[in-house]
Amino acid sequence: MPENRWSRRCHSRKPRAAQHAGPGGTGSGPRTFCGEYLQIRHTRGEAVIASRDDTLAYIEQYITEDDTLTSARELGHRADTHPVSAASGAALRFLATAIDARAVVEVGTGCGSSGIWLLRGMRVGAILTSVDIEPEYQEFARDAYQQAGFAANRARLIHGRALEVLPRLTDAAYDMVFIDAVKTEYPDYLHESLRLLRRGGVVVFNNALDASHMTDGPLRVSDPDTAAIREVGRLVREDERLVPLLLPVGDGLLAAIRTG
Ligand SMILES: C[S@@+](CC[C@H](N)C(=O)[O-])C[C@H]1O[C@@H](n2cnc3c(N)ncnc32)[C@H](O)[C@@H]1O
Repeated sequence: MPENRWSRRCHSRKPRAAQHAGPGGTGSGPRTFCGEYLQIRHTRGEAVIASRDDTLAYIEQYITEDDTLTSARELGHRADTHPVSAASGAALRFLATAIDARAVVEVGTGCGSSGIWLLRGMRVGAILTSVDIEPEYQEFARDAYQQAGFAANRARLIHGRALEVLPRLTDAAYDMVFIDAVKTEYPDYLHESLRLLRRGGVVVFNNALDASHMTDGPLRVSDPDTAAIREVGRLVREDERLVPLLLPVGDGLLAAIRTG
C-alpha cells in the first residue's frame, strides 16, 4: 500500500438510517456504516481512520442492536436509566463469552439493556444476578429478558441498595461483576466485587470515561462522582491482584481480571 494514500470509505457524522448497512447489517457491495464516505489514510500499509470522533462513531455502530435491544434502550431512555451503548454491550457480551461465564452479578439493572448483552454472552443455563433499587425498572428488565428469549430462571433480580445486597452474596462464587449504579459507591463496589469474584473472574465498571466527569481536568475533581471514578481507576491500576484494561466504548469501560 503506498504511503499516505487516501481511500474513500463510508462516513458521515449524521448517520442516515435509510442508507445504513453496517458491518453487522445487510447490504451488498463494500461494507459501510453510514451513507457517505470516510477518509482512510494508508500509511506503510496501515489504514488509519482520520478522526477520533469518526473512529468512536464507527466502533459504536460496528455491532448493531436488534429489535429487542432497541426496545429496551428506548424504554431505558424514557425512564432516564442511561442504558449501556451498543459497543459497551458488545464488550460485555464478549467478556462473558470469553470467560464462559456461569454466574454474573450486575449492579444497576435499569430496564435490561446490559443484562440482555450479558445473558447473550453467558453459557446456556447460566444465571444473571442483577441488583437495582427501583423495582419498576426491574419489571421492565424482566419483560425485556423474556422478549430476548431467556427463561425467567436465567435472571435473579434482587431489589435493594447494592451496598446492602452485595454483602449477602456468596464469596468467590461469580465469574463476572458488572457495575453500573452509584458512582460515589464505585470504590465500595470494587471491594465487594473482589470478594465475589473467583480467581480469573472479571470486574467491569461502566462510565469510566464519562465525559461529564473526566474532561474538565483537575478543576472538576472536587465533584464526588469524578473523584470516585478516578479513585476506582487508581485502585484497579495499583492492585497487584488485578490485570486492568480501559476500553473507550460508550462512556468507557474499566475492566480487570482478578488473578490472585
Ligand atoms: C445507569 S442505570 C443502569 C443501566 C443498565 N445497566 C442498562 O444498561 O440498562 C443505573 C441504575 O442503578 C440503579 N440504582 C441507583 N442507586 C442504586 C443503589 N444504591 N443500589 C442499586 N441500584 C441503584 C438505578 O435505579 C438505575 O436503574
